[in-house]
Formats: sequence, C-alpha cells, structure tokens
Amino acid sequence: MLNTDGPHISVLGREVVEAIAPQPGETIVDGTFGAGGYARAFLGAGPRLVVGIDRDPTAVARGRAFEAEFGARFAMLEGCFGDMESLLAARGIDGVDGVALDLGVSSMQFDEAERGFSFREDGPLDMRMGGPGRTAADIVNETAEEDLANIIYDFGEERASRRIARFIVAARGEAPITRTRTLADIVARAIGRGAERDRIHPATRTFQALRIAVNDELGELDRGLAAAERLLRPGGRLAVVSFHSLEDRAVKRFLSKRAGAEGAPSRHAPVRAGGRAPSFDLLFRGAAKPGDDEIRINPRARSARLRAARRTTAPAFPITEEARR
Ligand SMILES: C[S@@+](CC[C@H](N)C(=O)[O-])C[C@H]1O[C@@H](n2cnc3c(N)ncnc32)[C@H](O)[C@@H]1O
Repeated sequence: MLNTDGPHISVLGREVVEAIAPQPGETIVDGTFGAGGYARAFLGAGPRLVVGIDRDPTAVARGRAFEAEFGARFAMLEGCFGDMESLLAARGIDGVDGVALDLGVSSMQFDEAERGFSFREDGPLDMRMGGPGRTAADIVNETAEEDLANIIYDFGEERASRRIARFIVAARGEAPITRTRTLADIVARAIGRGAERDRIHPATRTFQALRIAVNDELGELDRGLAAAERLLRPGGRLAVVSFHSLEDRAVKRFLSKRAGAEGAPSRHAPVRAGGRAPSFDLLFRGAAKPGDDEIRINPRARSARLRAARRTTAPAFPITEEARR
C-alpha cells in the first residue's frame, strides 16, 4: 500500500506499480490522478513522463503542485479518461507504455459533505465528480418512476428498486429532494428492516446507482478501456482497480474478449479472440485483491479488485465490437 500526501490512501498501490512496471524512457498515464498516490510511485520508478488525468478540479489543482515538483517529467490534464486520446493528442502524445485506472471516487471526494456522495453526512444531492452536467438531485426529482427504478436496479443492483422509486416519487410530490440525508431517510423508510440483513446502510446501493448515473461511470469505463487499447504500444501495460461488481465485470469481460479467453472453441484450439488475434495478454489470471494487512489499515480497500494485461502487437478491436451489455 502506498501513502500519499492527502487523506486518500492508494488502494493496491504496490500491485499496480508492479503491473505497470514503468521503465526509463516510457510514458505512463494515470487516468484517475486523485491524490496522486499512483503517479508519485510511477515517477519514483523513473519513466520519462507521467501524465495525470482527472475530471475533478481539486485533483487537478493537486496535479499542478506535482508539475511544479517534477517539472517536465509530469503533466496534469483536466478531463475524463474516456477522452484520453484527444487529451493526450492535444499534447502531441499518440502512444503510451502504461495506463492505470483506479475507478470511483477518492476518499477526499467521499468525505466532503458538500460533494453529496455520502449518505452519512448531510449535503447537497450533487455527486458530480467534476464539470457541468446533471446532479443526483436532477435525476431524483425529474426522472419518471419506472426509469428511476431501472437506474437503481441496473447500477445499484438493488432488489427493492421499484419500492424505493415509488417512495422517492411520493416524497418529491411534497417537496423537491435536495439533500443527501433526506434521500437516505426516504430510502431507509422504503426498505425498512430488509437491508439490516446485509449489514450495510440501506441507502448504499441507491447512492451507488445515482453516482454511476450522474458521472456515466460505466460509459466512461468502456471508452477508457477502448482508448487504452488503441494508445498502448506493443508491450504496454493496462492496470484497472475497480470497487464494485458492475465495474469489475466490465473490465473482466473486456479483457477476456481481448485476450481470447472468451469463446475459444476448445482448450486445445489456438486461442483467438472471436476470430481476431488477441490484443492483450493477461498479466495474471483473475483479479488481485488486497491482503488482510491492507484492509486492516484501509477498510475501504476491501472490495477492490485489480486486473492487468499487456498489449500485444495485434491491432485494437474495432469500436463496433464494443458490446458490454
Ligand atoms: C479512487 S481515486 C484515485 C486515487 C489515486 N489512485 C491515488 O492514488 O491518489 C479516483 C479519482 O479518479 C477520478 N475519476 C473518476 N472517474 C474519472 C473519469 N472518468 N475521468 C477522469 N477522472 C475520473 C476521480 O475524480 C478521483 O479523483
């Protein structure tokens, strides 16, 4: 585990640096800069350039301090990693040797009540990681009941989604829902004692669903993975840390397809990715998880999963083959 300057402790940091293994002369992209924990460790391994990307202006400000500290060896770009090709192209970069993604929100974002990510603190129901766009309050107050239930079911994997949506629609008929605590109370009333069996807060899944919807997190992940595939040079490494099953499933599916592990006719047949040459080789089978020591020091790490792969010389899959769902 890596320590960082800020209150965010990097998750699976040692494993990510081992997977990315920056070499002298290389260019490494940290697509989720956050507090810069990974970026600092990458820089310590001596590549020519580390590029940080983050959509959150406060993370970008931290990145500016890195620029001052590391000079020409570090560049901070503001934007979404789904757009990394155009962000990098604007700096004259069209190929890289490593891409790391550490998905989701940082501890700083989560703990700051004003950002609206936490149901434990009262704050405005916002949940935007950065930039303009619809807030969680916009979605909660303006979405038709059935669509709201689908968001909560699809992105929160919440079985009580219809009941929660019904309670939300009833409550917003009285007054717009604008605060995190108000929403958390509504969800708790809708679920009643059911969630206690899971030993998680009743609003956990609904808040996850809204955050994913507000930030188009699964769309970003699809675009980011495909962009990394196109940008990585042969031998380049991709490392992705996810925090919930929807993300991990998307990463697993992407890599299985690209590494030819899915749809191989038999284990004796040459491994082909749906008739195409594999564009990635897995660095290890399955997902790496944090050990007990890391979870003890940083309980938020417990659901983290790392998957990593190395780019082959084969061309990237065409975009039309993106079919995650
Ligand atoms: C879990 S934190 C990363 C922490 C970082 N690895 C560290 O060691 O400090 C995730 C960061 O990624 C950013 N982020 C999430 N999704 C993003 C996206 N699609 N594009 C750009 N940044 C994103 C968030 O704003 C947040 O700062």
